[in-house]
Amino acid sequence: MYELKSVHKRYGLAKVALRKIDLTVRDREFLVIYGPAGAGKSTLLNILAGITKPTSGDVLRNGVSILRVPPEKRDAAMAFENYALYSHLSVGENLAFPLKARGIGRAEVEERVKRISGILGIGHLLDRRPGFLSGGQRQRVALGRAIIRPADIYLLDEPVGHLDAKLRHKIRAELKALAEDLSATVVFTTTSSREALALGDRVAVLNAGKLEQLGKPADLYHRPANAFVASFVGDPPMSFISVQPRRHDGRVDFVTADGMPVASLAAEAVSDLNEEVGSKIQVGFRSNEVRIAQESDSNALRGRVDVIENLGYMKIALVGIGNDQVSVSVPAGTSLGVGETVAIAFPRDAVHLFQNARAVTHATPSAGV
Ligand SMILES: Nc1ncnc2c1ncn2[C@@H]1O[C@H](COP(=O)(O)OP(=O)(O)OP(=O)(O)O)[C@@H](O)[C@H]1O
Repeated sequence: MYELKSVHKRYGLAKVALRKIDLTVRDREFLVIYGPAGAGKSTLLNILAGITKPTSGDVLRNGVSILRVPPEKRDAAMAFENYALYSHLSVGENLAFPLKARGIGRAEVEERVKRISGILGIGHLLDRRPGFLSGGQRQRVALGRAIIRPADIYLLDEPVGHLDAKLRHKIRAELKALAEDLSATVVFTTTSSREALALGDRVAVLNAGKLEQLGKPADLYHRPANAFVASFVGDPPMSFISVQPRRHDGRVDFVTADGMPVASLAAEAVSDLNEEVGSKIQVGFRSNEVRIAQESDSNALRGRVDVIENLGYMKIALVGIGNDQVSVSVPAGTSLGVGETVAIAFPRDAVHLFQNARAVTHATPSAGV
């Protein structure tokens, strides 16, 4: 088990890359660090590897500080997005290098090179030098070189970032299966929501050096702690409509600035909502929690189709409602045109509610509704 305790990292005087991060990497888990470019993902990985020293805070392995342990004495295998391979060695020799360096016998080296190169689809390239490979092929060799040897922890920094979508999908699945097979502890960084949700036993969402939320993929998706996580995890992102609360008879109704009702929740479900003047209250929806309704539906909100994204198996319509925009998943065969007026409906008591970007509740529908 690895623990980051209040790890803070500043580059120079002004640039804060990590802000007091507390994070545990459990044994044998696949932990994904997910965040936008510049969030601090590589810095966090480099601190676990010992390549970068935190400005303050501690890094523990099984309860003991490893801050003073140099990288070569930490049993961490690393793969970077732009990893330098040995240009004078063939792909096969590059893959075998970490094994030979550890005195592993020839038969086992051959066996492992065969297995890993097969998984990564580079078996036919074993005799080539890195200079004769494409960027995606080089990246697979670098990933192979990291995962080919047994290690206490595998630190993989956007290791499939250069690959095309099909290959990325394939290698993602293989990597997850391999990690499970080897009972490996993996920390994997990505900027892809889909990758984070597909791979992570747990996902840590990092934004501007801050740990926004750490949890299982389903928790992040269904119970985001704040509006950043809600709009960053899941594709399409959660949509928001700005509302004002109206209390009556033990319930709170949420209406738009034009007075259109959006949601209605029991007062006890929103006990954390305070009546702070000037606070921003938003109702959030996933695209599959909303549907196109009949114009005659008195409960529906009226909006205008701004954009239609055709995903082949379905479409995502972006519907403008007042100053907000809501994503709605619709079947592929639905004929909808940009500029068309539509009505949208959703379960009024199954919404995500945020106040000043922090989640107040993720209400589930009451029985019978
Ligand atoms: N050596 C450095 N000196 C100064 N600033 C740095 C240094 N390394 C990183 N930074 C800054 O620290 C922040 C975090 O960088 P980091 O590379 O950890 O982010 P990241 O999430 O891995 O980004 P990416 O996905 O683009 O690789 C960024 O603003 C980056 O510009």
